[in-house]
Amino acid sequence: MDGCLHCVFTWQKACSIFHTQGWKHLRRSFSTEKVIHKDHSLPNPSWSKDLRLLFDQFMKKCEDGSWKHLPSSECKVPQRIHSFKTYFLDSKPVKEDQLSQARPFTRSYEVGQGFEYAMFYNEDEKRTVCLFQGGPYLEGPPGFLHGGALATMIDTTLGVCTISCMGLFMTANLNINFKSPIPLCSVVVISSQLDKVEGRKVFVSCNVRSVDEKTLHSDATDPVLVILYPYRMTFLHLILLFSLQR
Ligand SMILES: CCCCCCCC(=O)SCCNC(=O)CCNC(=O)[C@H](O)C(C)(C)COP(=O)(O)OP(=O)(O)OC[C@H]1O[C@@H](n2cnc3c(N)ncnc32)[C@H](O)[C@@H]1OP(=O)(O)O
Repeated sequence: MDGCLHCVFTWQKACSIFHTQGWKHLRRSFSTEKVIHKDHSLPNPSWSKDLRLLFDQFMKKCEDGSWKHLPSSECKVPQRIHSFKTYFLDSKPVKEDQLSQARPFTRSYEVGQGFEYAMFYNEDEKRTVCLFQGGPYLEGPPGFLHGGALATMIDTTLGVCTISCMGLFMTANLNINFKSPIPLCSVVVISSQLDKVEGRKVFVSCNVRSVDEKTLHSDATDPVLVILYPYRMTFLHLILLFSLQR
């Protein structure tokens, strides 16, 4: 449950609302908001054989508890954005109707056209693996994946690794070496791990390899992720959150 993205967002939201508005608002916000859950990280018809095979292999690794599959969730909760924005006082206000359209960037394409991926987390090793298939709308050079699309997935994988290990963060710095182009619609494995923590700074590294591991497509060696709220979700936090949602 630690890595469940919906829970992470819920926890982030809880922290933000609690700090800015107190318990009453926290309870009210959970009881009135409409939340739509849909797990986008499960196989769908657009997934290639490679992606399905890798997914099955990792699901098998989950059986002994060493790895966890991290479900995605489409969580249309404008409040979480509002509360997050309260920490960035100089940011411009966004209109309500625009906020209601908000969704995670990587989940904003039609099935199979953009970012198809599933993530797995190993708590003992502080590692996150993302199985990623970049769809036809992510073309950069003809026939190949756009570097920005790969950077997005690297940032997301590093982010999920950081959230799972440490808590809410903002990416402060991300250095990527693009070493070998990725054919469009092929599958790559993005592996990230937490290297060290210095105060509020978390250092996470990452590499992107082909399915057969022979080709190193990219690496990100020294990205820095600055944590804003050093919270970590525990079982007790989850119990508290679920009781508030009733
Ligand atoms: C699950 C979901 C996954 C999604 C992943 C999506 C991730 C994202 O896209 S995040 C969006 C992109 N990032 C941003 O917009 C961040 C914009 N930047 C900021 O808001 C701020 O600069 C922020 C929060 C990063 C740091 O500000 P602030 O909290 O004031 O920290 P600050 O005091 O300046 O620095 C703290 C430490 O970090 C270091 N630091 C700050 N910026 C950098 C940097 N770019 N490079 C290296 N070190 C840095 C500082 O030197 C300082 O180090 P030390 O403690 O040793 O003195």
